[in-house]
Formats: sequence, structure tokens, C-alpha cells
Amino acid sequence: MKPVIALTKGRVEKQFLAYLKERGIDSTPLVEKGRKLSVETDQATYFFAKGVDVTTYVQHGIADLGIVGEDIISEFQPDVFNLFPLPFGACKMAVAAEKNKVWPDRKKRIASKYTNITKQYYLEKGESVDIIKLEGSVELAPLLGLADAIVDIVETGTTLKENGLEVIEDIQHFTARVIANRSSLKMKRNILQPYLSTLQKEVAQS
Ligand SMILES: Nc1ncnc2c1ncn2[C@@H]1O[C@H](COP(=O)(O)OP(=O)(O)OP(=O)(O)O)[C@@H](O)[C@H]1O
Ligand SMILES: O=P(O)(O)OC[C@H]1O[C@H](OP(=O)(O)OP(=O)(O)O)[C@H](O)[C@@H]1O
Repeated sequence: MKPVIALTKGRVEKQFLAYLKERGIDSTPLVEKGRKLSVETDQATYFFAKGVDVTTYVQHGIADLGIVGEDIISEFQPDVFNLFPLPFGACKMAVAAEKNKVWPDRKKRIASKYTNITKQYYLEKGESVDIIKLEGSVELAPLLGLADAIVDIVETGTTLKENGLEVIEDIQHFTARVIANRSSLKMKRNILQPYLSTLQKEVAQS
């Protein structure tokens, strides 16, 4: 029996494969998967899903482990064991607005894909705001007058800069993380432990 791993498609997947390679784990079947959504290697069975779905599959025990951005864990608060951080996928959640923004004399409108993080952040600040949910290209909202500011992921800052926006406040720093199904961690410890040890293995940096 092998561990079943739910892996976030896209950015996280790419960086995770590079991370496996560094640790000498053969991930050829993952690299050559084409449009297949599930692949078996010598070490594990992997399937590929969107970040939030990764947490759902792990919570329900369909996957033993998941590789997912911490932003997703923070936003959706899944009932999973949050095991350890991985040294990639570093980014931060921040409030951003147009340079030299003149704030209107009314409740602020904040656009975000991460409405729970946004709600919690302004609740803790004691500020009442209107939150507008978007699904992507959130930087457009202040430019087009839909919102006064955004709460979004900033990595290099290029997207903000190229759209005349700047960070006003940092909310939280994130990386990719390994999560586990609560019962798998107890019941399948002997299967999961060798895999988890390999993931945590230090490798000499060249
Ligand atoms: N610059 C970045 N932008 C977005 N996410 C980043 C960035 N850097 C690291 N991440 C991490 O990568 C994860 C996946 O992001 P990715 O862009 O692949 O998919 P997505 O934005 O969730 O949605 P979609 O699949 O619709 O593009 C995020 O949840 C986050 O943890
Ligand atoms: O600081 P940067 O390095 O520029 O990265 C940040 C950008 O990357 C993400 O968008 P993504 O590419 O995932 O597209 P999306 O807006 O459709 O979510 C994020 O939402 C920012 O727009």
C-alpha cells in the first residue's frame, strides 16, 4: 500500500516536482502525465486538483496527504492536520491600493478572492468595510473603480507595480504546506512516515 497524495495543480505542482527531484525521488511519471489527473509512482499515488479541492479530498480521507498553499488553509480552515511548511510557494497576503490613493468619505470597498481572510482582518482591526468577491485579476478592481483597495497575494510585486498599485498593509506570510487526513495519520503511520521523512530530508545546497 502506498500513500495517496492530493497535489495542487499549477504553480505548487511545478515547485513540488522540483523539490522531489532535489531529494532524488523519481517523479518521471508525474512530469510525463499529460492530461491524466491521477498518476502512480514507486513511492505514492498522486492526483491533481485545485487548492481548495485538495483540502476537501484530504479532509474526507480520499487522500492521506495534501500539498497546498497556506493561503487556502487560512481562507477555508479545513479540518485537517497541518503538518509542516515546504520551502517554496512563498508569498504574502496584503492590502493594496492605487499609489497616493485618496480615500472616500464612506465605508471602504475591498475586492478579494479571499473573502474570509479579508473579513477576519478588518474585524480584528475594528473597521467596517464592504467586501466584494472576485475570482481573479483582482488588481483590476481599483483601476476600474469597483473597489478602493484589494486583498490579494503578492509574490514579486510585479503585478501591483505594473498596474500602478502598492502594498499598504501586510496581512500574513505563506508558503506551501503538507497537510494530512487526521485518521490516516494514526492508522497509516507506517506507510506515511517514510514518505514524510523523505519530504523533510535536508539536501546539500550546491
Ligand atoms: N504569485 C503567486 N500568485 C498566486 N499564488 C501563488 C503565488 N505564489 C505562490 N502562490 C501559491 O500558489 C497557490 C496556487 O496558485 P495558482 O496560481 O497555481 O492557482 P490559483 O491562483 O489558486 O488559481 P487558478 O488555478 O484559478 O489559477 C496559491 O494558493 C498560493 O499558495
Ligand atoms: O506579486 P506577483 O509576483 O506579481 O504575483 C501576484 C499575482 O499572482 C497571482 O495571480 P495569478 O497569476 O494566480 O492570477 P489570478 O489573478 O487570476 O489569480 C495573484 O493573485 C497576483 O495577481
